[in-house]
Amino acid sequence: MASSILRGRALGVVRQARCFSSTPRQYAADVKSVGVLGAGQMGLGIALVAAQKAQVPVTLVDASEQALSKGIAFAGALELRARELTVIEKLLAKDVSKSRITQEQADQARSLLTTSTKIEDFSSVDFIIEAVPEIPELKFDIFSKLAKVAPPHAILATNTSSISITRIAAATTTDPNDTSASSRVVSTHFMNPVPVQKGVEIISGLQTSKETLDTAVEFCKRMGKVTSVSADSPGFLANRILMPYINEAIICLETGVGDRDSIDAIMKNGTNVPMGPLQLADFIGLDTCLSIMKVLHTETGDSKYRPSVLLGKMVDAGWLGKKSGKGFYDY
Ligand SMILES: NC(=O)c1ccc[n+]([C@@H]2O[C@H](COP(=O)([O-])OP(=O)(O)OC[C@H]3O[C@@H](n4cnc5c(N)ncnc54)[C@H](O)[C@@H]3O)[C@@H](O)[C@H]2O)c1
Repeated sequence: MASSILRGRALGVVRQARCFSSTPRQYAADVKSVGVLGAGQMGLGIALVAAQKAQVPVTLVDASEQALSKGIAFAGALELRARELTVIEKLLAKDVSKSRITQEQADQARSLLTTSTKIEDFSSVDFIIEAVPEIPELKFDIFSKLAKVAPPHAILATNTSSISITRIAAATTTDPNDTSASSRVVSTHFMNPVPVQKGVEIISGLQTSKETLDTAVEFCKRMGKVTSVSADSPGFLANRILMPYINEAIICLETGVGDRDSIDAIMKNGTNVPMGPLQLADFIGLDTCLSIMKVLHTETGDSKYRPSVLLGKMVDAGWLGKKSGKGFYDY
């Protein structure tokens, strides 16, 4: 990758940095390796799609060894344990059985994926996508670490559903005038399930450089996605529209306007969506839904975004939806 001078778009700061070549398509082509942080439902999907479609080596890091082995332990470990398939093995096997990919392509994708529990293993990747839980302090802490361990040209992307990109970017430095790391922060907001949903929302913070935004858009296209660009506003586009819909469905349930099956059936059969709002909430994760509603409510100060009381209680009970085995439905 060539060296050049990047011009900070928002602040007009000129700084020396190793960076990508000159046009958006070239920047994205210069992405030769990817790091994904968080091997939960989103991180696993993002890692798999990066390996399958963009065909780059992917380092998947999670603080939990258990999350990694559930998601992605391969070959040797599988033969030894020869019991349940990992999430990624299941996804690859399904693609092969439906003739969407060949066995060779599945093997190739698998060979591009490696795992680690250490964030320091991102020290030589070009494009990092963070997908840890939707907890602001956790993301701020992680981006301050990423700024230190990632190469000085690496794009630092977050999959946050609702947290301000400007705030996440600000966490990369203690000096707001030093945009060497914050200008490389952007959001690539993938939709769930990542291997299936084509849409990705790309969001710039105030500090994000044009090169960073362009690289994120083009790299997501390399991953086979269709991109939408949105402003750094609470909920961005997707969740500004989707979450109040889900929250209202839960309010309808708690106030007895309809029962679970009626609510899901009318929306499923009346608007031609694959699942109703309560089932969708279970798939997204009720903790994630609650966090997003809290961000919308707090940051806009608008009472129309008040999270449903029932949603809060379900999270208190640990009924988080599909990932915990119980939500509005049992799994
Ligand atoms: N679930 C959805 O439908 C959806 C959709 C779009 C965006 N998102 C966003 O994606 C992000 C991840 O959501 P998810 O549903 O995949 O969460 P998840 O709970 O399924 O997975 C999070 C993973 O992060 C790991 N983790 C926690 N702390 C860590 C740390 N300090 N270092 C490394 N790994 C750590 C956990 O072990 C877990 O494996 C959130 O920001 C969420 O808002 C979720």
